[in-house]
This record gives sequence, C-alpha cells and structure tokens, in this order.
Amino acid sequence: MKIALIGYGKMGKAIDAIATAKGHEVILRVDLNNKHLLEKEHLGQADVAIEFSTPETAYSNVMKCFEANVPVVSGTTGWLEKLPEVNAIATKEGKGFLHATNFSIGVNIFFEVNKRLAELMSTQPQYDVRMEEIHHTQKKDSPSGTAITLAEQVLAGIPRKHEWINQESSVEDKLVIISKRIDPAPGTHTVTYTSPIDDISITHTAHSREGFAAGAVVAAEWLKGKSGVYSMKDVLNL
Ligand SMILES: NC(=O)C1=CN([C@@H]2O[C@H](COP(=O)(O)OP(=O)(O)OC[C@H]3O[C@@H](n4cnc5c(N)ncnc54)[C@H](OP(=O)(O)O)[C@@H]3O)[C@@H](O)[C@H]2O)C=CC1
Ligand SMILES: O=C(O)C1=N[C@H](C(=O)O)C[C@H](O)C1
Repeated sequence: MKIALIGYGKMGKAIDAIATAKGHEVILRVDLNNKHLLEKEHLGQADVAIEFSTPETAYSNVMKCFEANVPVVSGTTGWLEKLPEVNAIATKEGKGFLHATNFSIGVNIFFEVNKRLAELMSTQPQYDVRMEEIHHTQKKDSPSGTAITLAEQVLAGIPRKHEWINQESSVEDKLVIISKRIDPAPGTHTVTYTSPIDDISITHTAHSREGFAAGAVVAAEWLKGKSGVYSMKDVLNL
C-alpha cells in the first residue's frame, strides 16, 4: 500500500517505522517545509493518507486529501469543533475519512470499559467522578483528545454531570479534568469515582507511541479503497 504521511513529527516518524516494517511504501512525508506535496499531483499517488499534524493545520490537510480523492486517517487532536463539518463533507462527497482521538487498541478497549462503568455509576449518586491525563510537555492541546472522548462518555452515562471543565472546580455538575505535562509521558488517562466509603479508578498508561502508530497503520489498511466516515469501533469490531 502507498502511504502519504502528513505531519512528520513524533507520530509521523513512529508510523513510518511500523508501516515500512509491514512492507508498505511511504511515498510522501509532509511537514511544514514541503507543503506543496499536498497538491493533487503528488498526494493523488497515495492509496491512503495518515495525518498527524497540528490543531491549526489538520482541517486544511484533510481537505487536501479529499480534493485528491485519497482516503485519510487523521489522529490530530485539538480541532474537535471542525469534525462535524468534515464528517458532513466526507459523507456528502463520498470521501474516505476516519478520525480517532486515540488509535491504540488498549485505549479503544478502555473506552468501552469507561462507558460501562459510567452506566453502572449512573444510579450511584454517592460517587463523584473526576479525570486526570498526563502527557509530555510538547503537547499543544489540553485536555487531550482522549480525555475529551472519555469525558463525553462519562457525561453521556451520568446525568448528574453536565459538562467537563479543565481545572479544579467544586461545582457538582462539572466533570473536572486535570491535565499534567510531565516528560516523557506518552499518555496516561485515569477516571476516578470517589465515595465516602471507597474509590474506584481505571487507568490506561501508554508505555510508548508504538500503540498509537500501530493502530493508525491498521486503520489505514482497513480504510484503503473505502468512502464514508468511520471510527476505530468499525476497524476493531467493538
Ligand atoms: N490519535 C492518536 O492516537 C494520537 C494523536 N496524537 C496527536 O497527533 C498530533 C501530532 O502529534 P506529534 O507527532 O506528537 O506532534 P509533533 O509536533 O511531533 O509533529 C507535528 C508535525 O506536524 C507538522 N506540521 C506542521 N504544520 C503542518 C502542515 N501544515 N502540514 C503538514 N504537517 C505539518 C510539523 O512539521 P514541522 O516539524 O516542520 O513543524 C511536525 O512534523 C497531535 O495533535 C497529537 O495530539 C498523538 C499521538 C497519538
Ligand atoms: O499528543 C500526544 O502525544 C497524544 N495525543 C492524543 C490525545 O490528545 O489524546 C493521544 C495520546 O494520548 C497521545
């Protein structure tokens, strides 16, 4: 499979290593210095694009893939507000698009556990819930995209919480998410329920970027030749 890597930072390089080891051909490596490669004549040669760039550039990168008719897997976080528009364009124009805030298999299983735990806690008002995420200091967005996905799942399951807030708060209907930036943390997420009697915590700790990168390559293999909007639930059959 011919892959275009859009964004060639920490994730782009990790994906390059895994895709190459699996026998794929990385035909484009795009960063800030060679954005002309996003034109159709270059990008259009790829079977699939994998986009891990910046919150400011993800939208236009995905649009370039749509223009070149190349299905795109996007892992960039911090541009959540634009996703509904991108999903609508992909659906209307028959483009292939798969976005995930986290591509690791472990986190996608963790998402399912989180949903079930929230469901169980919906009828147990003695438990308050809060979250913590820890990442390296180069991370641009807070809270992490993964934390936002986890928070949305908690809010959907627990009617007594109405919105998340990315700072300490004692307002009862707010779901507190604390973000910590500590090197070299690749990504740790914890959801904790606390009652006067006990605590229950679930934590996912990434040991490296390998899980994110391997999941993105699996998603790209799966998306090749497809049109429409998909998620990791489709890829992993969850
Ligand atoms: N969904 C998931 O599983 C995961 C998502 N992420 C997310 O992926 C994104 C990237 O993370 P990471 O690799 O660590 O970040 P880095 O900062 O290491 O890399 C970002 C890359 O994007 C490049 N870039 C900047 N502008 C453009 C542009 N206009 N077009 C193409 N590339 C551009 C940068 O180029 P230059 O070096 O020239 O500035 C750099 O190579 C973040 O949003 C992060 O949160 C991270 C891990 C897992
Ligand atoms: O920027 C990162 O590094 C990560 N970003 C993603 C996020 O925002 O959730 C996924 C992972 O936690 C690593």
